[in-house]
Parts: sequence; C-alpha cells; structure tokens
Amino acid sequence: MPLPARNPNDVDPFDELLRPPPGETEQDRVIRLAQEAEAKRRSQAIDNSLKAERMQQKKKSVVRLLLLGQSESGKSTTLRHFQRLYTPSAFRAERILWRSVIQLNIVRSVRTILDAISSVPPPAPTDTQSPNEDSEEDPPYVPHELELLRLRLSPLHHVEALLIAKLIPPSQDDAWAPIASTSTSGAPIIAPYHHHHPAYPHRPDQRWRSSQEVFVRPSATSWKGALAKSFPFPASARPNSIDDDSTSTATSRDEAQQVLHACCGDIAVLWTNPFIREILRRRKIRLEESPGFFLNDLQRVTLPDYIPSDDDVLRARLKTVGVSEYRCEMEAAAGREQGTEWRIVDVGGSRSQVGHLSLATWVPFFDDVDAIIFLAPISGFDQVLAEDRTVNRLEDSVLLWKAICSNKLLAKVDLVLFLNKCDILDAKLKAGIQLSKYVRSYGDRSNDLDTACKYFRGKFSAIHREYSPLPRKFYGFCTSVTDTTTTAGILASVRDMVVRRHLKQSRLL
Ligand SMILES: Nc1nc2c(ncn2[C@@H]2O[C@H](COP(=O)(O)OP(=O)(O)OP(=O)(O)O)[C@@H](O)[C@H]2O)c(=O)[nH]1
Ligand SMILES: [Mg+2]
Repeated sequence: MPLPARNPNDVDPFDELLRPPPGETEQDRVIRLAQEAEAKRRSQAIDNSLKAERMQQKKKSVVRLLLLGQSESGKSTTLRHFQRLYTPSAFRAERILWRSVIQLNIVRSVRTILDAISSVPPPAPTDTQSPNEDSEEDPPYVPHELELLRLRLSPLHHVEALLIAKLIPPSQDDAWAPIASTSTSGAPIIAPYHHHHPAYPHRPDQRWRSSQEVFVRPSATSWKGALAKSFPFPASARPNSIDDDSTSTATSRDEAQQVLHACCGDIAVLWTNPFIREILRRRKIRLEESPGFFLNDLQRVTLPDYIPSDDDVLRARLKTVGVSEYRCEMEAAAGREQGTEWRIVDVGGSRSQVGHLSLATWVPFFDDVDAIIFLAPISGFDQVLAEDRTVNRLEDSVLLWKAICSNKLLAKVDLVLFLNKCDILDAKLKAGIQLSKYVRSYGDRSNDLDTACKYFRGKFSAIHREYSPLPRKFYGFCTSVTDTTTTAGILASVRDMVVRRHLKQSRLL
C-alpha cells in the first residue's frame, strides 16, 4: 500500500531539533555523530539493564515446582494438597465438581467386579455346587442371585455414559485424543490438558468408545470448566457447606447421583458377597487398595445431597494426561515470602503417553524449576504397571529416579523424594505379604513398615548420592499423601526448604 502524500504544511517537531547546527564543519559533524551514537548506546544499555532487572524481579517472586513419578504415584494428589492448604476457598468451591469423578470411580469399581465374574459361566439348571474355597480354580458358575444383581445394575452403563458426556461435552469431541491403554484399577482416565505440548500427538479422529480408550482435552478449558457449566449456579455461588440450600437444588438434578443412590444397596451386596470376594482374591484384584476406591463409603457418597469432603477429593482418581500448571499466591505465613507466586507443574506419568519418548524430551521444559518432588509409590513392590504388565512398579520408580538424579540439565535442581503410599505398604506387610519375596536384597530384615521405609530411603538416597552430577542435599520423606494431617506437615517443610533455597539462588544471581 502506498504511503499517503505528505502535507507540506505538516511540520515535524523533531526535524527542527535533529537538524545539524548551522555552519557545522565536516569535523564537527563526525564528532557530533560519534557523540550521538555513544548516547544511543548508553540509553540502550540502560534499557537492557532495566529489562534484565525486571525479568530478574519477576523470576525472584516465582517459585517453580515440578511433580514427577510414574502413573498413580500420587502427583496430582500432592498438587490437590497444595491447593487445599494454600488456596482453601478455591479448593472448597471445587469440591462439588469432584462428585462426578467419584461417581465414575464407583461405576468403574462395579465394572471391575462384573468383569471379574463375567468369565465364570451362569449356572446350568442342574448345577447345585457351591464354590470350593480350597481350590485355586474358578467356581463352576455364578450364583443365580448375582446374575439378577448384574441385571439390576445395568443402569450403571447409562450412568457411565452420562458421566463421560458430562466430562467431555460433544462439541469438544474433536479436541480429545486417546491414550493407548486403560487403567486396570477401574479408575477413569480423563484429564485436563491445559497446554499444548509437542510431546503429544493430537489425534482428533478417534472418539471415546469404550473403557478401553480414554481421551484428553488439549484445550485451555479444563474438565472442571465443563463440569461447572453443568451445575445450575455460578462458581462464585457454589456451596461451601453441606447445609447450603442451593446444594439440594443442584444435587437433585444430578441424574447420575440419583441412579447411584437407587443402586446403592445392590452395589453394597455385590461388594460384600463372599462369592465375589473369592473371585477377586483368586484374580488378585485388591480393589480396596486401588485408586478411587469408594465402595466402603457407598451409603454416604451416594446420598442425594452428598458433597465430597476434602478427604474424598484427595482419594478420588482422575488420571492426568499432558501437562497442567497450577498457579497460586502463597499466604504470607512466614512474612518474607509474601506475594511469592508458586507454579506447580503436574505431568501425566503414564508410559503410554511418554513411553516412546525419553526423559530427555521433557527435561528442557523443566530445567528452570526450583525443585522437583519425585513420588515413588513404594507399596507397588508386588505390582506391575497398568500400561505395561511386564514392568514391576517399584523397579520402574527406581529407574526413573536414577534417570532424574543423573540428568545433567537438572544437576542444580533440588530433588525431594516422597516414598509414597506408606499406608498401603503398611497394610500389605501387615497382611503377611513378604517384601523379601519381591525385593531379594531386603533379606531377612523385619517385615514391618518402619524397617521397610528405612530400607527404601537408604536405597533411594544411595542412588541420589551416586548419580547426581554435582553434590546436593537429599530430602526424603515417607508419605501417604491421601492423609491430610501428616502430609500438611511435610508440605510445610518442603515449602520452607524450597523458599529458602529460592531466596538463596536469587541472591546469588
Ligand atoms: N492409599 C493411598 N492412596 C494414594 C496415596 N497417594 C495417592 N493415592 C491415590 O492414588 C491414586 C492416584 O494418585 P494420583 O495423584 O492421581 O496419581 P498421579 O501420579 O497423578 O497419576 P497420573 O496422573 O496417572 O500420572 C489416587 O486415587 C490417590 O487418591 C497414598 O499415599 N495412599
Ligand atoms: Mg495425575
């Protein structure tokens, strides 16, 4: 496009000033130009240093924390803990949204049970045999009353579809992509994807079809946004307490909750039936230890006006896919970190998402973090990965820990280790499962929680010492991040440690 013709009457106020002084000699002109260039250089330098200072200032007040660990290790639960402790009102306001996740957790638990008994044939008309407790073979048939129960629970299929639709609005179908595998624990694996990440191929061509395929929404709106829309009151007016009147209006319209409420008795019968317990035992399905287990709380969580408690939110299972960042301003408890912004990055740990990619692909995104919390679920010593049943969970955690410790780009990042799921480890050891059977080097040490924790701490600490490119301090905690009381104390220490280190770093810069 041609520039508009200049109006001769326009006088540029700068022309006058910038015009060379009258009678300037060639020598004067050279000196003047050199002086002008020098002034320009100086002003540029000042601009640059101001910019750098601003950046530095910005950097100083932002603490970056990264959560790492295999799938189901407890990363998102730890993040939820941070939210609960440091942005409590937002956390409380969002509790109602977790109800759909808990509903889906329950439906998936029921499905796991029904799947387990589905390979056992229904009774032949003459069959009267009852399951043989001593035999390791399946009982010959499913008792008639359980067949009826299965029929009565069929509305749960509809509930599952309903919940999926609620979490994934149809208009956003094209924004979802599948993950290769499903969780055997019966936990739903749907998650927010706040940021596009080059590590994830975007495959809009596939839709959610069955429990075998799971989808992520790689958009800025999280599942919470979608869910919030399905509730008839604005986020700001969401109930904070169970007695709130608006709650009953909201909950009475929740079809999934109504169906679950109606099926509550049948689900309880299914869960407590001795025949089913036997089948689950033989299949080595320990539902109570699986993520998102609510079958022991059915009465309470299927009430029409149920609002998840803090504990329930921490126990609910929703698999993370991709990367999500949580930002919050920490309360100024210790005064000096007032106004510090925390950015906590939670990544999906499933191998099916990152399996073909090495850790090296991820690291460049995270080398500027102040600290990494690495979660190793030590209760997984007798379990395999849901996404690769040839890999022992503990072994996978050790390898990942080794890789992170030895990574040169992360050499200056502090590593905080959470030996997590100690409560489940405790239950397993108390149930008589021998750790030494799975971890040979455990030898004849006593089969109790304290000894086991000490042992694992020693092992992980040795790897840290041996593989860190530069010497650094080892911070190791034995945790059960679903436990609010103990975890609050641990997170406070981590927070203090990270802030102290962050301040020291910013002073050094
Ligand atoms: N009993 C018990 N359950 C835990 C503990 N930590 C986490 N969980 C549960 O384990 C499940 C998985 O935890 P998440 O925090 O979703 O795991 P994650 O590491 O984010 O997993 P991905 O998103 O798949 O990478 C959730 O249902 C948690 O409630 C623990 O210490 N004890
Ligand atoms: Mg997660």
